[in-house]
Amino acid sequence: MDTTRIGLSADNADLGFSSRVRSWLRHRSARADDWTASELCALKGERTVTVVIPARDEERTVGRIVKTIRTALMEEYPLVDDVLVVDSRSRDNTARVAAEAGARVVAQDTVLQPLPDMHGKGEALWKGLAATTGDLVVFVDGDLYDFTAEYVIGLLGPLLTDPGVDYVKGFYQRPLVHGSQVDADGGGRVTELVARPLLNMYWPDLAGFVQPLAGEYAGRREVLESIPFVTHYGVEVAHLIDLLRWRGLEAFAQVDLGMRTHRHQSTHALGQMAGQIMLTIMDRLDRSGRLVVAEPPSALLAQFRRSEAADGAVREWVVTDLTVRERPPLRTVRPTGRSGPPW
Ligand SMILES: O=c1ccn([C@@H]2O[C@H](COP(=O)(O)OP(=O)(O)O)[C@@H](O)[C@H]2O)c(=O)[nH]1
Ligand SMILES: O=C(O)[C@@H](COP(=O)(O)O)O[C@H]1O[C@H](CO)[C@@H](O)[C@H](O)[C@H]1O
Repeated sequence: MDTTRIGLSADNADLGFSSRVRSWLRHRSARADDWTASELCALKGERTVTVVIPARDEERTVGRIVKTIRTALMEEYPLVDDVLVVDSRSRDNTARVAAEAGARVVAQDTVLQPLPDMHGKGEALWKGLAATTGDLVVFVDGDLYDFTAEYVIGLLGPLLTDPGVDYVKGFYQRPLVHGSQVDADGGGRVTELVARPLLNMYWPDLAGFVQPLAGEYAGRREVLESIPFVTHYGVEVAHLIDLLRWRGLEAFAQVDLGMRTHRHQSTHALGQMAGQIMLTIMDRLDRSGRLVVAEPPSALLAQFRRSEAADGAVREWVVTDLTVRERPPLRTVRPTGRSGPPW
């Protein structure tokens, strides 16, 4: 695995992060162009690959993502065996657009009935895992504007070449695009303002992840079916924390996928995402006895939505229940005989 260009600035190099993290950053960081589809097809052998795309109201982008996967990674090179779009209660034509592009499509709430419905992105991913069979599973968001086949190639590279790697996170430059204005590295706002500071405080071993909340990642099925999936937007941060505890830092790798632009949510919406991530982190701290929560934090988030009225600004008090729940490891719902975490 060639190391990607990540250097430690000399003046900070010994500011406390363990040599384990610095070493991991060097030998477990790669670039998508370290591999080609042709090379990975040769290495794949009998293993099968599934791509799962969670999609809620993504009719404008999901079709191109699916077509790119089908053309480059199923027809030109048989690297991917199955691409599934999980229609997550879309109110637009996501399901039709995805099917016309050549994806299998399932409605989130039809998978694993009669289990009671849960909600959000984490639920869509868990249901996507349940509705597929690939030995290696790649998750790709459905709202990407510049998705390329190299995203999938890069994420599969470590899994097909290093048996010690169980889970691979993508990273990228993340511009924040607002109309014609582009902040070259302004994206990943919840990552930079919430997730990274809290992960550095409590799980410094995860400090080497360039994009801990990246929506593009891949893993071995037997591992993914052995960990919980937190609902809504807690899913990614919980995966990192749970897998660090179970498999250790060496089970992770990260791959530079280049650039990622996507549909940005409003600050209001990201406030709710941030709350769900904080609730997830506090839950994990509480579970590991590192933060004794005398009283559970409230899951209610009060926000203010301002609007202009004839007689001046009106602020609407908007309260959202951020409660995140959790799907258990899939193998406990659908036994596979595989062993899982000792906890
Ligand atoms: O209830 C949900 C919320 C989100 N998503 C999908 O999960 C991906 C990431 O969500 P989003 O774009 O809202 O998060 P962001 O990238 O803005 O953090 C997208 O493909 C969404 O369509 C989903 O399937 N169900
Ligand atoms: O990284 C982030 O801060 C958020 C928001 O990104 P932007 O500020 O809209 O670029 O996006 C990520 O977080 C979500 C929660 O983990 C993931 O589900 C998304 O896939 C990822 O895009």
